[in-house]
Amino acid sequence: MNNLLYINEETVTKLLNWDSTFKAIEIALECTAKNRAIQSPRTFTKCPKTDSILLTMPGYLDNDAFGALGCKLVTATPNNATLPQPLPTINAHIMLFDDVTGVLKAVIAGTEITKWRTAAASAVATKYLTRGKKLKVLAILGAGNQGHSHALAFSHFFPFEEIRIWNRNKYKAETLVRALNLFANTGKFKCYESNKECVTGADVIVTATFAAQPIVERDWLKPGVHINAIGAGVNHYSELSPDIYNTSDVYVDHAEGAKVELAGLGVKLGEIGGVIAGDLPPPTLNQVTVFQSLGMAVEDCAMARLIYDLYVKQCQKE
Ligand SMILES: NC(=O)C1=CN([C@@H]2O[C@H](COP(=O)(O)OP(=O)(O)OC[C@H]3O[C@@H](n4cnc5c(N)ncnc54)[C@H](OP(=O)(O)O)[C@@H]3O)[C@@H](O)[C@H]2O)C=CC1
Ligand SMILES: O=C(O)C1=NCCCC1
Repeated sequence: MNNLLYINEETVTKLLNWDSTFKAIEIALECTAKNRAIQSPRTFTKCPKTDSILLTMPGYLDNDAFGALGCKLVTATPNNATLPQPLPTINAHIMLFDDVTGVLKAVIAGTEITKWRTAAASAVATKYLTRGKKLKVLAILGAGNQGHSHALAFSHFFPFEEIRIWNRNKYKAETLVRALNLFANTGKFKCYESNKECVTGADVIVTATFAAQPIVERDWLKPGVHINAIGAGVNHYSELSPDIYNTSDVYVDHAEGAKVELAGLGVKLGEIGGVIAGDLPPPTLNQVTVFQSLGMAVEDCAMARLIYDLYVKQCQKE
């Protein structure tokens, strides 16, 4: 008998919600720092036919509510954005296994999950690294899928008065800003002409691009600003100028993975889960902080468990 489930993007999208996603990711980050997560650094396979990179991300998370054994397979293909009929540049599926028998239980579409869980990881990092700080202005550089999910997550979790968006292609930022203002019945989303203007005076910054050269400079930053640098996989830590890393407190999701992927960075890295667990002190008010998000397997395990449980519950009701 084969009980293997396939949960498609449409179903996943209906089941996702911000509060459960935040909880799942907070637990995944904390368990990572508490050695209740097993995940080797991920592998990168470059496809010679395209600019595509295939990442394999296996992991095991030990937790009653969100624990799971799983593996995400995800490709990053920046050129997909320029196809005559554009496709997402990040495409993912998550395999969820029974953690006792090792039998595959479900294959879960992971593109939408990747958008949500990455934005939730930034929101968790922002919550723990900005305690006691006034958060009025958010600047998002990048109006792609991650820019969009970060705008939604941050307006859900934080009372920002202004959410600025800049994109290399201005038309895309304008379109996103219009859609967000309409969706939230507000005028607080604003389109910015330049990346410098966008981040100047911001309390929190998100960089969510494929930029291979810095798009944020050190002397544009306000004291005490917190930055979530998301761009990863294709180019690592290239969105921020090197002197930002040298003069900030830098946190990552997964220290073991960062040793491999951020090997050239040459700065001390804290694990955000250590701050969540209370094992690392929170930063002081004027300290600039960076959450360098790599993306980690046990975030996807936690999300696969969340979606699987919600799906099974929904099927039982029907
Ligand atoms: N840390 C993590 O866990 C994860 C990280 N990522 C990373 O997040 C980033 C964004 O992904 P996603 O939003 O899905 O991708 P999209 O393709 O949806 O958006 C990409 C964005 O990057 C911009 N961009 C591309 N090249 C440049 C450049 N040279 N300079 C400035 N902007 C540029 C694009 O602008 P334009 O419209 O002008 O082309 C667009 O705004 C990628 O680096 C991806 O690998 C993704 C998932 C998880
Ligand atoms: O964690 C992920 O998922 C990804 N990280 C880097 C870029 C591709 C997706």
